[in-house]
Order: sequence, then structure tokens, then C-alpha cells
Amino acid sequence: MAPLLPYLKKMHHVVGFKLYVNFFSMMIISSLEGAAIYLLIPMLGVIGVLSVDVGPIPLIAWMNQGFAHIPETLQLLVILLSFIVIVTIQAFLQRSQTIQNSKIQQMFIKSLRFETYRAILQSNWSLFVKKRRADFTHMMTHEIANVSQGTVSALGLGTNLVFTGIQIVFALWLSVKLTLFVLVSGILLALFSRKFIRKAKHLGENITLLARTYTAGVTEHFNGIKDIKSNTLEEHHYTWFTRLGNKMEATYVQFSRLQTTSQFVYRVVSTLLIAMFIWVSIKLLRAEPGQLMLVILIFTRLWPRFTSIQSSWQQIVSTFPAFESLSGLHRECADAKELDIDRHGQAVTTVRMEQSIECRHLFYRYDPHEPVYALHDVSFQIVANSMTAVVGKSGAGKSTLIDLLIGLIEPERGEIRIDGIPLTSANRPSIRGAISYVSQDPFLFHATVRENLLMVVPGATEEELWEALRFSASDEFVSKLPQGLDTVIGDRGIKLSGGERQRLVLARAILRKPLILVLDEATSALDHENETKIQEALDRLKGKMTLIVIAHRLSTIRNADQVIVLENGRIIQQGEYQKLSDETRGTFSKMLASG
Ligand SMILES: Nc1ncnc2c1ncn2[C@@H]1O[C@H](COP(=O)(O)OP(=O)(O)OP(=O)(O)O)[C@@H](O)[C@H]1O
Repeated sequence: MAPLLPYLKKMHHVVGFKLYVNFFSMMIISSLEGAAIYLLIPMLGVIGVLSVDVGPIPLIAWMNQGFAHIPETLQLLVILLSFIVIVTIQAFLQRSQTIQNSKIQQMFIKSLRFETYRAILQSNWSLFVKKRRADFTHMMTHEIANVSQGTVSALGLGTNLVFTGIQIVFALWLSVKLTLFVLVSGILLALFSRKFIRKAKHLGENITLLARTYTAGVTEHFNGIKDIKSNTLEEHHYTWFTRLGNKMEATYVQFSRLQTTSQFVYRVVSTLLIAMFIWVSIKLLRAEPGQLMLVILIFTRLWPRFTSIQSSWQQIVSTFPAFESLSGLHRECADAKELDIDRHGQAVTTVRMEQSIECRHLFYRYDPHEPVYALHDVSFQIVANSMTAVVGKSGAGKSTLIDLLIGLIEPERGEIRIDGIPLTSANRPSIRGAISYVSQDPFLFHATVRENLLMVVPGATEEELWEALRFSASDEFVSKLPQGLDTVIGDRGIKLSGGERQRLVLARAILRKPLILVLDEATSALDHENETKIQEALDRLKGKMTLIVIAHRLSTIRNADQVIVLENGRIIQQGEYQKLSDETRGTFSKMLASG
């Protein structure tokens, strides 16, 4: 029962009262089905097909007395009418219950989607550094669908269990001995099928793993399609893909083989048991023919249910690894939770930046078990509304420093103070409300320029949009686009040049009117014109907000108030641009010289 409990708990939590209404209607449907079968006996008696002594059969004897008051010519009609009414009500209820089941399933999957997506969004940056992005995609698509499939099976199992339970009560009423015999056989059969269940769980784990590898691989391939095409890596990737495809095919076929084998064995054993049961009833227990016929009728309807119980169970067990990995992700997200989306808006307004940002003896390493620090004893101050440039070779620690400053990650030692107030895990997410960050690989949606801008400030006016575009030196190229602000810029802004993309994202960042603007300058070769435009944009913004620029092209930071030079995670030079360029033996002037 262990795998079913988490499903049921979760369903109880999400669906609540409706789940019990559903179970109640299942009981009524099953009872009606039982009643319809009950009616068959007097019907067969009336039409003279079967001459049964119904005396010892409970309820039927009572029904027979009722029939005695009806004229003989009408008896068959009454029985048939009752039969039609019962079956129609049952079919109607069955239909509403199927709809109800689908509603429950959709409600459940929706709630899982919302819960998972929110949990992921509310997590801190460390979780995203630790895990593959594609794993999140996989979780939101495949695993949730798998878990939802598990819900269908759990509901199916619930229906079958209730149905079987009620039929067993009917059967017990008819004959305790015969029913006990069948039940013992059923239990033996269930014990026998444990081997299949174990195999199903193992295969379920394999399927989960393969599906995760598939989504991750395919997502990564398409993200890197330009590299694949330009470096003729197609064959290499196709080989990987076909190997995985073959493994998936084999595993799914194995799973279907397991299911059909277990169903086959189950059927054969069931038939043997039914034959044995009839033999025992007639020869040993000397059952009444009418009684025996009813029990046989009920159990021939029950056995297929037993088979469905077994296959639903196998199905649930195979989706359980997906449920476990989803629950695992929820636990990880809960541990990494840094904000509450519903209350985030209130926190944003509280951050101020009127004096300075002060970093004191910051230490950070990505792996606490490794001795290497990405940042080592880093201290500096940034005055409000000044411009600071962070420079250094690749891997020097520039991005790490920015991630600390914008509160994406926490220092292992040391502290960051904004206007004298230390950044803590409580106020770290809210600082980001005061910051706009333009990354090296800026993200634009497959939408119009206007929609991409309005995404951050939905109520911005036309004038504000053009002002932001002017400040970021993008107004010229946007006005030349075929539909101006309403031009669709393609997937991730593919229809724009690298420089245009970055300036458009800069416009979006400016539109938020942030207190601090962080610009991670694009490393990809931007032409001289773009470089000048970025420099122009920075000059225009200088003094209006605090600017922090990771500079790869030193020309853009000529007007910086302060330059911080990093090397192997340590600050090796720090000061005004001019002062550092005059220190001819310093790293900065060497960097300037090398262009
Ligand atoms: N997610 C990570 N996990 C482990 N180590 C990391 C991670 N990100 C960065 N590092 C390591 O931390 C160090 C600093 O990296 P960082 O990205 O801050 O450098 P950078 O100066 O921004 O480099 P670049 O100019 O190439 O972007 C490097 O040695 C890098 O290998």
C-alpha cells in the first residue's frame, strides 16, 4: 500500500471533499450494478429458462413475494422495466463519475503545476547553480504528466476497490463459504504478483531516468544548435540521440511485456481458480444452483476487476519514481526558498540606496568541500550614483562578485551593507527589486519590442518607452524596424544583432528606473559603433543611478569613477580609471595596452 498513500494524501490535500463525493458515487454505482445482476435470477425464473429454488437466497425470496401480487402476464415486463431503469441510472451515474474523475485529475495536475512552478521560482540562485536547467523543464512536463497518469491509475484503483468491496458484500450475503474460498484465492494471487510489482517499480525508475536524460539532452542540443551546425557536430549528436532512443524503445517494450505477461498469467490462473471454485461448490459444498449461479455471475464480473486492480497497481508503482523525484524537487525548493511570490511586491519598496554599497572581506566558493575560493577577501565601497567598473581576465571572479552584490548568492564570510544595512537572507531577495541587471546573454521573448519592454513595467507610457530607448541608444534602430515598437523580434530576439539585443535589454532595465544598474557587458565581438553606443548610454545614465559594469571592452568605462581589477578572486588594483591607467606596471594598464 506504501506507494498509494502519498498519492492519496496529495489528492486529499488538493481535491478534498470532492474526492469523497466521488467515492460515495462509486459505491452507489457498484450497488446498482449488483442489484441489476440480482434481477437476472427472477427474470430467468419467470421466463422459464431456469427453474431455481430462490427460497434460500436473501432478497430474491423477498422480491419473489412482491412479484406474486403482480399478474403473471405483467411479471416479465415489470422485471425488464426495473432492469432498464437500474441500468440507465447506473450508466448515467457512471458517466457523471467519469467526468468527475477527469475533473479531479485536471484539478490535481493543475495544482501540481502551480505548486511546482511557484516552488522553483521562489528558490534561491544556488538551486539553479546546482541543477541542470533542463531538469526543471523535464519536471514541469514529463514528470508532472507521469504523476498525473498515476492519479488516473489511483482513481481507477479506488473505483475498482470500492466496486470489488461491494460485490464481495453481495457475495458474502449469498454464501459466506464460497466467497471466502474466492477471497483466499484472490489473496494468493496478489501475493504471487508481488514479483511483477517489484519489476514494474524498477522499470519505472529506468523510464524516469531515460526520460530525464532525453529532455535534458534535447533541450541542450537545441539551445546549442548554432554551435552544432557551425562545428559540424550533427553526427555526434545524432549518435547520442539514436543510442538513447534505442534504450528507451527497449525499456518501454520491456514494460509492456511485463504488463501483458502479468495479465496473461493472471487470467490463466483466474480461470483455473474459477473452474476449481465451481467444482468445489458443486461437489464439496453442495451449493444451491440459484445461489451458485449468482455467485458465479458476480465473480465472473469480479475477476476482471481483480485484473484491473493488479494492472492499476503496477501502473501506480511504475509512476512512483516520478512522484518521488517531484516530491524531492519540492523538498529541495522548500530548503532553497528565498521569497514568497504573493508577498514579494511589498518587500521591494523597502530598499533604499542613498549613500553606498559596502563590501567587507567577502569570501565565496562554489563547493564548500574544495579549498578554491572564487572570491577571496574582497573589500570595496561603491558610492551612490557613481559608476564602478569591474575588470579582470576570464574566470577572475567578476560574475561571482556581481551575483553576491545583487543578492543571488550569499558570501561564505564577510558582509555587504547597503546604506549601512547588512544584506541578510531576509532582505536579500528584496534588494533585487531595486536593481536592474543586464546579463551577457540578454533574454528577449519571441514578441514585439513593445511587449518585451512592457513585461517589466506593464503601465509604462509611450513616452517612457521612447525615453528608455533613447537612454540605451536604441531609439534609432527601433524606429527603423518595419513596424517600429510593434515589430516581432523573433525567438530570443534572433532578428536583432547582438549589440541591438543588448541595448534593448538595457532599455528594459532602465524602464524599471532602478536604483542600481548592473551591466555585464557582452563578450561577443561587438562592433566599434555598438561599443560607442553602449558608452554613450552609460555616460547618459551616469549620476542618475548607481552603475556597476563588468567591462570586457575597456573603452566603455573610460568615465568610470572607480575601477576594480580582479585576479584569481582577489582585488589586485582599485581606483579611478585615470589613476590606474597611469600605474604603468599595474595589470590594468597592461590590459589597456593589450587592447
Ligand atoms: N557554477 C559554478 N560552479 C563551480 N564553479 C564556478 C561556477 N561558476 C563559476 N565558477 C568558478 O568560479 C571562478 C570565477 O568565475 P566567474 O564566472 O565569476 O568569472 P568571470 O570573471 O566572471 O569570468 P568570465 O569573464 O569568463 O565570465 C572560476 O574559476 C569559475 O570556474
